[in-house]
Amino acid sequence: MADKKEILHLDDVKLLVDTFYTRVRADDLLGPVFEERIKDNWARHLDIMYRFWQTVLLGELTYQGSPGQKHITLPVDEAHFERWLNIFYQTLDELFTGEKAVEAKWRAERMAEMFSSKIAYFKSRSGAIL
Ligand code: HEM
Repeated sequence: MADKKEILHLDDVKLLVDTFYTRVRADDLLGPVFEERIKDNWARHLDIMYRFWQTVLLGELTYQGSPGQKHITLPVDEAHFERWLNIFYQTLDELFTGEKAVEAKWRAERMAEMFSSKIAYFKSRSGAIL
């Protein structure tokens, strides 16, 4: 794409988040997991995600939360995280270029690792098949 841009403003973050979650919702593996948890609260979820990435990438501190807690009971494994990262990377590569796009990938990967190990620990402790 000729007109890739840098992630510099809230509108750029919104484009990233909107495009990413449109794809996630259409994905055979991830779509059902999100629909089950978010139900008809998508506007709220997207707003939270705008704030999260605005805070991380633009340094504008509009997000407060404990994302680890929200993921610990999700019925997901390595395959889900791999798919999530693939779609996220693809979206970034198609739309954006520059330092913040690289940082977004780095940050998502670190968080995926963290959630993944928390979930594995939670499963091993509870003995439950989630
Ligand atoms: C298997 C992959 C993933 C799935 C299925 C997933 C699913 C979800 C769902 C369903 C929610 C809404 C939770 C709720 O409101 O109860 C959520 C929130 C969130 N997710 Fe994920 N997620 C995944 C990976 C990631 C990754 C890699 C990141 C790192 C950027 C991330 C960041 C967040 C954040 C910041 C929230 C908002 C938490 C809050 O409400 O404060 N997620 N996710």
